[in-house]
Amino acid sequence: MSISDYEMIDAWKRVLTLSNLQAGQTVTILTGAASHPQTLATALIASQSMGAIVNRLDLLPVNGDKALSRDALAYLGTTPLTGNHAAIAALKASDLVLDLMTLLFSPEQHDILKGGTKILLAVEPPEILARLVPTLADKARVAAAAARIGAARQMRVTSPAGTDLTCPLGQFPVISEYGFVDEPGRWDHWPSGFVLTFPDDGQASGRIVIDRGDILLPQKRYVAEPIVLTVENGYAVRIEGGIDADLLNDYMAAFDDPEGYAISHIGWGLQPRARWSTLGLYDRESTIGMDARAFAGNFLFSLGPNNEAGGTRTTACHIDIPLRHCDVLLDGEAVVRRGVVLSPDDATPHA
Ligand SMILES: O=c1ccc(O)c[nH]1
Repeated sequence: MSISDYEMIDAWKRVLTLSNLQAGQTVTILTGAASHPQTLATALIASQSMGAIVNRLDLLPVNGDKALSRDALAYLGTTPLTGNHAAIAALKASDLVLDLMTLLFSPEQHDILKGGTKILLAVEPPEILARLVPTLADKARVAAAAARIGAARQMRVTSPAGTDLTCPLGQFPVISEYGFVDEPGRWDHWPSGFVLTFPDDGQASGRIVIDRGDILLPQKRYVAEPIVLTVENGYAVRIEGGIDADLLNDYMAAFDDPEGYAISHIGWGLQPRARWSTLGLYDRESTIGMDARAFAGNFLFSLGPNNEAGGTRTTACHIDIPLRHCDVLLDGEAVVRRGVVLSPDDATPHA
């Protein structure tokens, strides 16, 4: 369902207020060929109404001849900012960048953040943005989970479908995604509501079963036949199953990059207002599937790069895979049980 400009301006004002936008600060709205016109128009009005100096920076698309999908998260690494010193300078000079184009997993993004500029990614359709306007409660929930991961040395994930994955932790930071950028140098994604980290390089091991109904992104598919990943030394060394496994293998082979098979980020969904079933109600190209990444109780893992957390692995291939019905354990203590998020006092050691 569409959303009115009035409601979308109000949604932006709530997110910008949570992001501590102050009058007189510079906001640069970064757009590309696929930016949603209503998201842009309402961002311009909301930012200016809050007294910001508002710029718009429109960049030409890249990788169209290489990517197999139009999804902005499907082909990573180089972005329209790569080598674009004038654009980078403008963004570095801004207090807040509203990214309506997608810089995620780009080296340039880190370069811009380290100078204190804040970056908020917002590329879902306006009605999804408006439905999932973040709250302070979202931040509190994600921050508590992040603290749990930060104190842990191991994440283990099991499921009735046969997943049994062990990930030593400690080498990489925890990344909290709660939907607004309230501190200098922070990146976040509106909408979100999940927590993630990366296994120690080369250490993830075990088996992941992507079961019927689990989701592949950017494929935007609910898996119809289980896919079994054999994980050794941090890489999916075998991906086996039926037609869904064949399709995934064919897609990943197109990148011709062994680094694409590495286990990338791992974590779980904490957004009670996001739903597993939403993906099935949208055209594939009209959403990047943030409900799927954020719905409370998923175990979200991914394949591909770890440069987002300071790792050295960059690969264009990036697959996000939220699983249902998993147990997620930190140092043996459950934080999610059969796909239900436990509050700390519920957690009991795994049998
Ligand atoms: O917000 C996001 C989106 C995709 C991803 O892989 C991580 N975080």
